Amino acid sequence: MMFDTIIRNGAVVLRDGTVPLDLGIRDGKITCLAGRLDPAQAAEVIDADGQYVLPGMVDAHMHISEPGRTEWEGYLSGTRAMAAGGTTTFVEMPLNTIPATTDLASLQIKLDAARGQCHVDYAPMGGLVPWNLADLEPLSAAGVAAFKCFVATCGSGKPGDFMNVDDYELYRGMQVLARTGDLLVIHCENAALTDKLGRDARAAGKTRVSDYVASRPVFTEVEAVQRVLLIARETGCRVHIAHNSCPEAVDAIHRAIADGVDASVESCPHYFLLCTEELDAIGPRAKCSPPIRDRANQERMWDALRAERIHIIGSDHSPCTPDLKASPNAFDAWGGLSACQNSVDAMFDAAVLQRGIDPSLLMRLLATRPAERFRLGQKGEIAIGKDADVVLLDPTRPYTLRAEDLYYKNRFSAYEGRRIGCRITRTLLRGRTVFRLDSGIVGEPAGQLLRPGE
Ligand SMILES: NC(=O)NC(NC(N)=O)C(=O)[O-]
Ligand SMILES: [Zn+2]
Ligand SMILES: [Zn+2]
Repeated sequence: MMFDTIIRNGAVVLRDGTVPLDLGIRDGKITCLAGRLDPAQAAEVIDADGQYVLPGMVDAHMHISEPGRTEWEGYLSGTRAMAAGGTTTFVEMPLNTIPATTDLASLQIKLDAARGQCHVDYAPMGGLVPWNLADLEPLSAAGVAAFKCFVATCGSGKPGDFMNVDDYELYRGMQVLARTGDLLVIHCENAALTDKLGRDARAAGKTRVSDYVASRPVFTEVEAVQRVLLIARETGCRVHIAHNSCPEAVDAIHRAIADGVDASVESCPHYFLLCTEELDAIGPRAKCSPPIRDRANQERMWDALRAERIHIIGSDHSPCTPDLKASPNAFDAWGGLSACQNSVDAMFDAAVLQRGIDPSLLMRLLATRPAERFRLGQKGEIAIGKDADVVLLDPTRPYTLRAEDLYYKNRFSAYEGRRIGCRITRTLLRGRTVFRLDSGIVGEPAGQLLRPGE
């Protein structure tokens, strides 16, 4: 047999265009792309007639809170949700677990927890916190995909939990990472302003989700982005600005890039799919930071996406138990969306089906660019020699998202009740089917730990 699997008759979304092609897969790699392949040449033939054939999403922004807060999300449930949602690789944030991933010992704890439990491939990040300057080089040598820090306030204060850095700690950390060459992912919001504006709102009894949004105005995000970029320029550290919510922040990053800073722009599906005007109806499950902004902001974010001024779209799946989203006071609720299962279908619907955006452009943001930025060279693209991480999406199969469709440990989402105009019917990881719409998750967890740069 020439191939293990052939995927026939699909509309294959390549880096620069969508082409009717057959795909030949052997030993987990894409080995052939051709107009027509003879089905007799493969052990398994998958008919993708009428469907798009997409590269699996490379989700650069995922929180799995195992161990320590495993009741929020575990590797098994989280990676099932990703497989069902068309994500085949994730880069994992170093926080929400106890302990946070800030030294070699805590990295080992994460690797031990993940082993044998992941249905998709994974690459952990290390954290930069106020006390771990000496741990950055060992973590870099251990092969973490990147580092992450917060300049906004974060952490519970519990022993072992994550914590934000101040400007001095950021500067020192960036000096080290400039030497090692690692990428630093940064959550940018002005800590003093957002903390104290939030305190004022609470004191005034303004506790709806829209009040929470108003307590974190655009300029508090932009100020932090600009400050961080200034320190990046000073130190030469490569930076990736996480979850940009507004065009002003995107513009600030592009000005820094023009000025020679090695920086990249991330945003998330919820900034394109939701807006402040609907948040009080959805409630605290749509609370996140930076917050979801108004409809006019959202339209300008779509303009930035069309112009490819957004480089990467990551889910920022930051799940929790339902009780943490139950408080009527939005300030008390957990900040973060359960979202990783619907990055591909909801964005494909909104971008390609509703707005006529080129599917290749969308998949560059969801797959190709994150693979490149996080040095996952075998991922992120349908091309000869790449891993056969492939998603079949049916654009004629709308559905309404229900809680029972979700694979999260806690089955809720801000998108419940949303009509999504297309559906993922199959996901392959390195050539093997890991999800089928008609039968659910397929096979035992076969996800592998990725070593960036290899
Ligand atoms: N601790 C978190 O998971 N935080 C996350 N939460 C959001 N975005 O609301 C994040 O990435 O900042
Ligand atoms: Zn963040
Ligand atoms: Zn996050």
